[in-house]
Amino acid sequence: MKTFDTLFAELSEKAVTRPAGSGTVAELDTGVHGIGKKVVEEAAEVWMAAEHESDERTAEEISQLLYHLQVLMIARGLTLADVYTHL
Ligand SMILES: N=c1c2ncn([C@@H]3O[C@H](COP(=O)(O)OP(=O)(O)OP(=O)(O)O)[C@@H](O)[C@H]3O)c2ncn1[C@@H]1O[C@H](COP(=O)(O)O)[C@@H](O)[C@H]1O
Repeated sequence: MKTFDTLFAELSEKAVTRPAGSGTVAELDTGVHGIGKKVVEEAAEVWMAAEHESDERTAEEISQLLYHLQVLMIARGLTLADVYTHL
């Protein structure tokens, strides 16, 4: 099963190799402004799912929020350690 750390490694690699068809590369190209909007959108979807939808739908929305947060981290050049130091 993919974890937060293994996904981050995968996305970091894609940011460097920029494979064709990668949604991550396309999102990175929208910049911090575009990625930030996705983060806010996904956060709202997490909230709505948690209030009104199933556990499975809520978990799915949370996974998407985590994904977009990772893309934002990569766009800003932040590492996992940069974030973990604040946990
Ligand atoms: N975990 C994710 C992931 N979570 C969310 N998303 C993208 O984020 C979008 C979800 O946001 P939205 O809520 O806007 O999507 P939606 O509600 O379905 O509606 P749309 O906006 O897409 O129409 C989708 O378009 C997905 O492509 C993800 N895209 C990729 N990954 C993983 O990232 C890795 C690299 O992916 P690529 O860069 O595409 O190869 C792979 O392991 C993927 O599984």
